[in-house]
Amino acid sequence: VSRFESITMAPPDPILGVSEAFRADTHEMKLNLGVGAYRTEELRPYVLSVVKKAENLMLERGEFKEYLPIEGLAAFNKATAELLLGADNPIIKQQRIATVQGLSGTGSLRLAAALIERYFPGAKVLISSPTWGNHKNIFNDARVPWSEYRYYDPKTVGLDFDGMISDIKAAPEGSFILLHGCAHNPTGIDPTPEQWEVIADVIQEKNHIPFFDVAYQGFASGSLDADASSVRLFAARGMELLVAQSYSKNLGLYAERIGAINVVCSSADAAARVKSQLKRIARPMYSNPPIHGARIVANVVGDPALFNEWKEEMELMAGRIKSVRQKLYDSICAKDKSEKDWSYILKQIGMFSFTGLNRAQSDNMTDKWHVYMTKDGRISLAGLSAAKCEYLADAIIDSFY
Ligand SMILES: Cc1ncc(COP(=O)(O)O)c(CN[C@](O)(C(=O)O)[C@@H](O)C(=O)O)c1O
Repeated sequence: VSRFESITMAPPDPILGVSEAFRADTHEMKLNLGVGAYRTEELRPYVLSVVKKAENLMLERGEFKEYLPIEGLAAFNKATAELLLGADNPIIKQQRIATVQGLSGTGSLRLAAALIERYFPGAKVLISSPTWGNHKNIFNDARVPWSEYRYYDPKTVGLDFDGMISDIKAAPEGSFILLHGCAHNPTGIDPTPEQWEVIADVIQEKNHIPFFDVAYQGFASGSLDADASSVRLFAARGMELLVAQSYSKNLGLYAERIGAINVVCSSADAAARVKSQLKRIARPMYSNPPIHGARIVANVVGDPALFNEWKEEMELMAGRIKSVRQKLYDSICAKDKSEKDWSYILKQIGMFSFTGLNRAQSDNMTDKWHVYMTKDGRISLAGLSAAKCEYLADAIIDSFY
């Protein structure tokens, strides 16, 4: 009998497992609206042209493949902090930000969780209800206790702002508050600028530590600056904060696993100490990060022509998602004879739409219509083409009633 007899079969991942089920389906109308991965109108994966240009540059240069330092590629770390805060942000000149290249957003969140576990014993992380499915796994595995703050209001299919504020207020002083910088996953519902001000007030009041997860900067609105405005608002108040970044969506570098963890501190000395301890955590975890994606980001951001072209491509991607969101809404309204108000689909921002479909209705979408989505009712609009909107509208209406 095997020595591994006691290891049971793990359940499929609620998000990545959907793609596995999609691949196994042979139905010709099948549609994968599960994982948050951008597809073109032809439903093909998309490698940005600036990425290809940067890679050709790198090939011509014939660069080495030596180990990076534990904290990653310096040119990348500089570029990623400047993209986040703005190149002229005084925090950067004052060297008050500790930036460590992480294994994309997931790996960066995990590094931060390990730092919290080690240096903030007993501190809790508050996560939104609902939130990205992997947040709970990351904090559980890092042995960081978490609890939820109210976020989604099923009655209005909108933000339960009062609930969110009162839960953040009620949390023990000095809790970490995990916030989605833009394009909240899975709801697509973001606080307004005014609401962000109030969220910052209550976090300051309670001496909490803001912890932003920024996985869609530039991808949600099409503007790098607009999508970073919540983080920059908190930083401008002089708050210390953590920010995990990812280039999976906005630069299409999914499998290159490129991201960063940033810790804005009140002094350069604190930032240096924080960075040194993040390195100490990373070394036994994976030693040092992959170089390819870091060089792509550094080359794209470092070259004005490539940087501008990247911004154009982000606007294109965000634009396609916005137009497919509108087309889906129009298709549903044209077909649905009830008075149901579907406008929440239009108000949502970013890659996802929270349809309001419950578990059983989401199952019907898959079992009967071969539309693959997460069981919380989320669909990734990035996987939808204009041509498929009619079909999807039929499936949603059939499943809703
Ligand atoms: C809020 C949030 N934070 C972090 C990540 C991590 O992304 P990465 O490790 O690739 O940088 C995602 C990606 N979430 C998904 O788009 C999704 O929700 O489908 C998908 O990539 C995933 O891994 O689940 C995310 O939505």
